[in-house]
Amino acid sequence: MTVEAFAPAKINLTLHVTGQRADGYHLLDSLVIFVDAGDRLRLSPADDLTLRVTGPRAEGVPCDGRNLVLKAAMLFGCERGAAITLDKHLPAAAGIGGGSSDAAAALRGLAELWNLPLPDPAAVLSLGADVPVCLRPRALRMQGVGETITEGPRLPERMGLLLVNPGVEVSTPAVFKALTCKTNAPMPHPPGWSSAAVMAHWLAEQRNDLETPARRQAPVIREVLDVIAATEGCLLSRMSGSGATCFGIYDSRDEAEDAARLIAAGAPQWWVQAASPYSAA
Ligand SMILES: C[C@@](CO)(OP(=O)(O)O)[C@H](O)COP(=O)(O)OP(=O)(O)OC[C@H]1O[C@@H](n2ccc(N)nc2=O)[C@H](O)[C@@H]1O
Ligand SMILES: Nc1ncnc2c1ncn2[C@@H]1O[C@H](COP(=O)(O)OP(=O)(O)O)[C@@H](O)[C@H]1O
Repeated sequence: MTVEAFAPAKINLTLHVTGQRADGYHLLDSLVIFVDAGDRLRLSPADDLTLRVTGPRAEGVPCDGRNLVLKAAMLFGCERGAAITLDKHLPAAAGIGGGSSDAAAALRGLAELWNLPLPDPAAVLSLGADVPVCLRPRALRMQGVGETITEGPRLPERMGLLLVNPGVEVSTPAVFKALTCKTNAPMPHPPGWSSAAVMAHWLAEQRNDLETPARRQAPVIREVLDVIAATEGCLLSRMSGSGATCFGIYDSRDEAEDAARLIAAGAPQWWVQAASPYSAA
């Protein structure tokens, strides 16, 4: 039996940094959604645990014990085997949780393959602050350092999303370290929205507190935000996570596709992807 697991890209629609723990980790308040673009895992029974990384974004991704997929597998104990193929489509170190979503997909896939329960929440969190939110991808509010997950709002039935990464890797620890204020206001309760325009209007009042320090590390982020904002029908452009990927919100997928074509033609070296929200069953 071969198990397939989808690892969707994560978008932090908002990312408020509200405090810092004694161990240095930051307290977050973030509205997280997932999209129908992502990495794909295939997991087959085998005597040994092996990982092969393939796909258009495989270059530079470790295929040894540093890969979060293998770290996830180790949480089940070291005595089990599986042949795992990770088909990489998402850019790494990009603020869209590629590695974290891969780890969560590996946990789901291996639990099914090995007929085992998922590891306990503390073990899942030890893989990375973003892994718990990726376990059952849908609209979620993420708080604490990433361990407190509550149901998110109802998303508009119709909307389009655009993801753009300029090919500059941004270091998450360095961005957090460069934050000047660590005690910012939390996010108000996200109410749920009937249209993409109403949602964009609400989001425009919120923040990504990591944008300013990320832009210092990668000034091209400003250009990416402006290029997205200038496309026809763009309701809002923002940065996701610690960057450098930025997203745009549109009324429809068609508008997002048109914007993607335009941006890709003008900046062929950038990663550009139109998408729709993704929700796990
Ligand atoms: C910033 C966020 C927002 O969703 O997304 P990305 O930019 O990674 O996509 C996440 O919190 C990232 O989660 P993740 O990438 O899993 O973080 P980890 O591996 O646990 O931590 C990487 C480093 O980021 C910093 N870190 C991370 C999470 C957090 N709540 N506070 C922190 O200070 C720490 O310096 C830590 O050493
Ligand atoms: N499966 C994986 N995919 C991508 N990067 C991985 C993976 N496993 C480990 N890494 C390492 O994690 C780092 C952060 O990658 P990623 O999780 O994609 O960042 P971000 O959460 O900022 O989007 C990369 O530089 C890479 O070396």
